[in-house]
Amino acid sequence: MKLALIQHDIVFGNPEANYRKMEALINEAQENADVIVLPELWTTGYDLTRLDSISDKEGETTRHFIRRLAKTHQIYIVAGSIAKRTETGVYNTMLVYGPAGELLHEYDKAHLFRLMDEEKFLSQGDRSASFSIGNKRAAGVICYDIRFPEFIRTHMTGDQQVLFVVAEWPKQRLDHWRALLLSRAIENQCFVVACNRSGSDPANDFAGHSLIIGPWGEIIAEAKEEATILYGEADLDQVADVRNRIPVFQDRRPSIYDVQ
Ligand SMILES: NC(=O)CCC(=O)C(=O)O
Repeated sequence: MKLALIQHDIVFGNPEANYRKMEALINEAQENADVIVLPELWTTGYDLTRLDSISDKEGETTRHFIRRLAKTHQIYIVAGSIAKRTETGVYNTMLVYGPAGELLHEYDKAHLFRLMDEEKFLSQGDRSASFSIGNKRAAGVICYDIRFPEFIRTHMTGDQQVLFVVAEWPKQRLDHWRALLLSRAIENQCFVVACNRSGSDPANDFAGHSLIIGPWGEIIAEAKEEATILYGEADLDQVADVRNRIPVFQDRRPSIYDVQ
């Protein structure tokens, strides 16, 4: 799996500018990738007080935009997340498209992050985070979700080999970002492909440091703080080797775990 993670600086509250910018970046990234990953809330940023006017009604504009680019370039796009306005509220929603322009997955962020006021403006989702990329099983979660290992584990007990994470993770908790992602990779013996944003908004400076981590916990590629496209390859067959070496999934004893 040839990956390109678009770690860019989001224009605060300006979807038109972000679509323009993203189209150029996807056109560039697709030359060296078969899966492109975007960050969290990349059309609006965290301009939550203006979501009534700038969120994407049913995600339609973004669906057309990503579908067109996925089909044109015959690639998979894990399209970060967007603010999707529906009759039941605004959701922080991940969309994944395949090379025929088909929608493969839609996931609404399950855990809302109070430190950035998400619970005041967004509705929480309860969809599954699992999906397939070709014949490979994967899961995809959004930012704060990585602090919930029990949630991620429920998506890793099948044959999932890769966990995608899309984020707007602030700089002051960069050490948490790296530690949590490494832990999720090691404990689930899977690839972790994590795309963060760079730059600043009125409330936060963001960490960058997008990461591609292997199932043994090895760092395959890591960005610095600045805007960039991070490239790396994931040989998904390594997952089976690591799971044979330390058979964590066979040794689990769910009957004695009470995580309620
Ligand atoms: N956008 C987010 O969910 C940020 C999560 C975060 O910063 C954290 O520390 O958790």
